[in-house]
Amino acid sequence: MSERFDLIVLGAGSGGLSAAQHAARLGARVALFDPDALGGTCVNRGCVPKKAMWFAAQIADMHRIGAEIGFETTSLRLDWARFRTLRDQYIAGIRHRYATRLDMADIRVMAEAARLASNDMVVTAQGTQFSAPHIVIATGARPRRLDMQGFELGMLSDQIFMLDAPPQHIAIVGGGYVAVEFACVMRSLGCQVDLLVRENLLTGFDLELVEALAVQMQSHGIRIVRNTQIKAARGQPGEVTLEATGGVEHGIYDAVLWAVGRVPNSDDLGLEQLGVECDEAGHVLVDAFQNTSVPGIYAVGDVTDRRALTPVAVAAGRALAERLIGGHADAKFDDSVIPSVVFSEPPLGSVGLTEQQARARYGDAVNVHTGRYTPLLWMVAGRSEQNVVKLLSVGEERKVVGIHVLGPGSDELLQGFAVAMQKGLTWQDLKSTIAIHPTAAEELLLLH
Ligand SMILES: Cc1cc2nc3c(=O)[nH]c(=O)nc-3n(C[C@H](O)[C@H](O)[C@H](O)COP(=O)(O)OP(=O)(O)OC[C@H]3O[C@@H](n4cnc5c(N)ncnc54)[C@H](O)[C@@H]3O)c2cc1C
Ligand SMILES: NC(=O)c1ccc[n+]([C@@H]2O[C@H](COP(=O)([O-])OP(=O)(O)OC[C@H]3O[C@@H](n4cnc5c(N)ncnc54)[C@H](O)[C@@H]3O)[C@@H](O)[C@H]2O)c1
Repeated sequence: MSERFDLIVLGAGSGGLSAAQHAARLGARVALFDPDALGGTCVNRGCVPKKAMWFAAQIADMHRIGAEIGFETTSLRLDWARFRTLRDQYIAGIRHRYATRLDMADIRVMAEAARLASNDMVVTAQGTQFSAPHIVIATGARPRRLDMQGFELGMLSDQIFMLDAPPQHIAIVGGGYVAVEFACVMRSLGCQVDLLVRENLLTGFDLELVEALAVQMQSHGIRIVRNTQIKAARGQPGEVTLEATGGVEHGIYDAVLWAVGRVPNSDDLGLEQLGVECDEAGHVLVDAFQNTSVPGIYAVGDVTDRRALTPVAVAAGRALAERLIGGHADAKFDDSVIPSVVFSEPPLGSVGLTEQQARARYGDAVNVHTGRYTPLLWMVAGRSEQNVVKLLSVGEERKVVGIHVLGPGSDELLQGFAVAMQKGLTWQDLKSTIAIHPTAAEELLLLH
């Protein structure tokens, strides 16, 4: 006999919590399984602890610029242990609030992993069965490991949050979001950083802005080595050398971070036996309504092949609950305008098409508006590094199809522009809006 629910959710991360909580709000009897901490990657080993570290890094950078503009400063040393305690207390508070809310919503939370036994039943490791007409896979992803000699001498992003002290000299292998964000944060916090990139930095972002960011990262002292394929790690913990193809060696490092992408948690769920289709990388394939190839089984978040961002997982979970429990048969989330920010130094924000994508899609109909600027504070300090803003519009009405911003404040200013783009923003709308001066945001309104 199995206990019966209206909806079963595997995974209590951003996507799973969203689906479970919204379904319960709509009156469903929900069971939520997760063997790990409530909140998943974002809360425990992703966005939240990373952003806390980014804020600490910003303070260190502001302290440096403070000295440049005339503040009398002494050296600013981060009490790493105290910072970590405060950060982790904050995260524990989030988990506690989730637990309270789930309890109040009468959601049955089970702190164990489950796998699918059929399209309406899951089973735990102890063999207990639970059934429901709808099962949502929201099991997320984990950092990729490489089958490489000495891989264990380095750490994954999950472990970087557990460091007892900042490294002196860290190698970061990879060129994506995680690699670039930690390279910048660690550098600002005083570490020597080598960023070892197999091919390109931040593939998928606008090339011009990525290059402008790379220039700034290098001028902050980050050593970026491109086109280097690491094939082995040698040495012992705290004293690691990396071997690249062509006989090149990097190091010695007291820490190595492997930031080489993520792997969906779709293995070990019993999907193959049920015929749930996955792509080669293991992402569960879903349609616009989060349906998998098997009726009654759905998937949301990083385990799917959609953008791996918390707000995307949340939107997918909510829309799915709205459809399955709320009775809105056409509920799905609009993924045409997805903004995102790389929390680098300075941050890089992007929404819509890059110049390269816009040209491929619209050819000569694309208008490219690019501006370079040096923030006022930097000018006062005598710095000359340049930031870039870029706007892409198409057709006679000049509908905006892409906005890209590099510079201080990009992380906060982009959201409002994303709302406008979602509502059909045109070039003329920007031209007829009064700017706020002096700000970074006005650079987008002053483009020619
Ligand atoms: C370092 C880092 C920084 C990031 N920063 C940002 C950021 O700034 N902004 C942003 O938007 N995104 C960021 N992301 C991405 C974001 O964290 C993810 O997109 C988001 O957490 C995905 O949510 P999810 O619910 O799909 O999966 P997860 O949050 O990973 O949750 C999946 C859950 O499923 C559980 N689970 C696994 N297997 C089972 C099973 N068999 N049964 C039951 N439960 C199971 C896991 O324990 C986990 O708790 C970051 C990611 C990383 C790694
Ligand atoms: N600020 C944010 O919103 C934020 C921050 C972190 C992560 N994320 C999300 O999480 C996802 C995962 O981030 P990520 O940085 O782990 O992955 P990613 O896919 O962004 O980057 C992976 C990098 O690893 C490299 N790589 C892959 N295999 C390699 C190998 N064998 N040797 C050397 N390099 C190799 C790739 O070329 C790429 O540069 C992102 O795509 C993003 O959606 C978002």
